Amino acid sequence: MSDGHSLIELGETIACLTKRLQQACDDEGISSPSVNDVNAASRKSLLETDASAAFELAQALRELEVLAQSPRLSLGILALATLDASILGVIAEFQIASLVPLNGSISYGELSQKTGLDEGRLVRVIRYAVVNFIFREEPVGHVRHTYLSAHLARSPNFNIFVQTVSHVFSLTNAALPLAFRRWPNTAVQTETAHNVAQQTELSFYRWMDANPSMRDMFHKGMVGVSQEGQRLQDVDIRAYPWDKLPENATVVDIGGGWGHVVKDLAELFPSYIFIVQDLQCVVDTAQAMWKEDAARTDKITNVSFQAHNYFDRQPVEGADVYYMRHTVHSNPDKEAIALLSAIVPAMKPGARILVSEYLAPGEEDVASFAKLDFKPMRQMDIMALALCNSGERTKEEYARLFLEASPKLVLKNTYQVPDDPTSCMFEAVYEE
Ligand SMILES: C[S@@+](CC[C@H](N)C(=O)[O-])C[C@H]1O[C@@H](n2cnc3c(N)ncnc32)[C@H](O)[C@@H]1O
Repeated sequence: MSDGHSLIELGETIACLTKRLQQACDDEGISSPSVNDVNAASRKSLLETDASAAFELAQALRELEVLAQSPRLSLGILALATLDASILGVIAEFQIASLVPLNGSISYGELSQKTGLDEGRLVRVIRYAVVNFIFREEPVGHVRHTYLSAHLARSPNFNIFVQTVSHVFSLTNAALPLAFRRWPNTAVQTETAHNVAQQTELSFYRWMDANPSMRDMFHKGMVGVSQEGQRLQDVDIRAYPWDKLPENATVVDIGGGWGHVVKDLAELFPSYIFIVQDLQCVVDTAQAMWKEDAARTDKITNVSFQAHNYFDRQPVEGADVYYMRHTVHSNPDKEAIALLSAIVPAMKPGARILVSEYLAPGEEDVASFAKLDFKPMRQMDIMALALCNSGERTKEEYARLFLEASPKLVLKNTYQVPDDPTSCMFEAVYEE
């Protein structure tokens, strides 16, 4: 049993890690960041300079923050943390970050004119955000950027991700306690926090079918999160040895959304054939989006889209890879096994199912449970629970799912990159 760290131990750890990070910055000729340093947001971050020191430092600081505040204050702040998300949502909704000059300030009056939000409201929103180091007020009545707000200003995709969270997910996340009260023990996809929040009897994806504006926002958000958000598609591209596939390999991206991952892969591997499958309504929009991006997509000739419900038998026979990213985790075990089983009849011996998701640590890795770097994985796990009664899985749980879909489907490999230890590609091979 551990007693946790003492105040002094934490202080010393923090001092030591801070010096180590400063040294790493000095070695690379990067100047030390500060929260008001707008340009630091476009330089290499501490996380990119020395990931393990940066994570350990943030972890120790969090622990110290809990000790420095009383339980009443710490828990009180947590109980109202939905407001953090909601204020960030307002900032993204009204594109406030892009209206504040990167090297200067803007008055509340001008910002009010540009956003259409009344000045009183705006002042309160910004002053809330300032507590989280998003914007600063200097001089009084004038808004300037910080390290964090400058990132929002420079990253339109991140803004879209935040907007998606506030439009599609936040209500649902907040309804979790009520849903647990109503259905304390269920794996049914129509007995979720989403059903409580949206007052619907439709499962999440069926509800989106019926709400095109929510669906488009969701898919825009998938592109945003994959390109500049919490879990990057670049991780999948770097982690898996795509270049080892046969020269004319066929890769099917099942539940591939608007084809944003395949767009990158197709450019890297022009001799492969890529097929993006999704629900009809999603494929229709995806194709329209590809046309809008003609400057890039016109040069890509090895990608096609196909409407396909992944619970139906897989129509592409004999592909080399059946790839699914952020798709299996939206399904409780029964549905996950059904969707994997639907691929099996189309598979040739040696073909792979490649599942890309967060890797949930097993009980043998109890030390990781309180780690800050696992928080995005925990957030995604609880969001999948709130939306679909599903969640993230351990390696053993994926191995079992594959075997239940077919005894010939064996989890052979997992692929990861060192800078994102919570993301994983699970490769199951169809054996003869
Ligand atoms: C979380 S998104 C992931 C999109 C993309 N793979 C990515 O990583 O950004 C899940 C995808 O599964 C699709 N989907 C949901 N139910 C489906 C079904 N029954 N058949 C086919 N696709 C489905 C959704 O439309 C959505 O594009």
